[in-house]
Amino acid sequence: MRLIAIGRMKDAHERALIERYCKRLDPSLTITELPDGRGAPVEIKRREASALLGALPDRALVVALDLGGKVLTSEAFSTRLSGWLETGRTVCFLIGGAEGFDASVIERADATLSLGSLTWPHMLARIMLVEQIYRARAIACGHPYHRSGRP
Ligand SMILES: C[S@@+](CC[C@H](N)C(=O)[O-])C[C@H]1O[C@@H](n2cnc3c(N)ncnc32)[C@H](O)[C@@H]1O
Repeated sequence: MRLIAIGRMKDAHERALIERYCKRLDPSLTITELPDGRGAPVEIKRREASALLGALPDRALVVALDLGGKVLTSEAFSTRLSGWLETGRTVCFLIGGAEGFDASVIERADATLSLGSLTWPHMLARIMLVEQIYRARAIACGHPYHRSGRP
């Protein structure tokens, strides 16, 4: 799996959180960071889209993290992720920059995913996505990390 994201995660505490989940993930997750685009908002989105789409490997199965994306429960996300992995294509999660995605990214995406209707800073969205990928794999493996019971 790959996570391709705009922006460099400089904060050591944020990086430690990502590492906490990544080191236990199977299959592994490779993170690629791309520079923030420059210029007016439209130009930033266009440049970032070009970099994001240009970083995709052949036959990538693209999942774009977007506010307008699909809202799933962790269990449903786990089922989806298992299905995506079974295709044999490289599952690539994309996270945008401060301006969000150019429409071309959403058009290329095989799926979109929302972390809810609140807007999160892209570094927090990255941490939450990695935790949800870890949780999804724990659910798929029957690992007790995820407790499905609700009060
Ligand atoms: C600060 S947000 C961009 C906000 C931008 N105004 C927009 O409407 O997309 C930066 C990135 O974090 C991710 N993100 C932030 N909140 C999200 C959410 N609730 N669901 C999914 N992705 C989110 C998206 O990839 C987004 O492109």
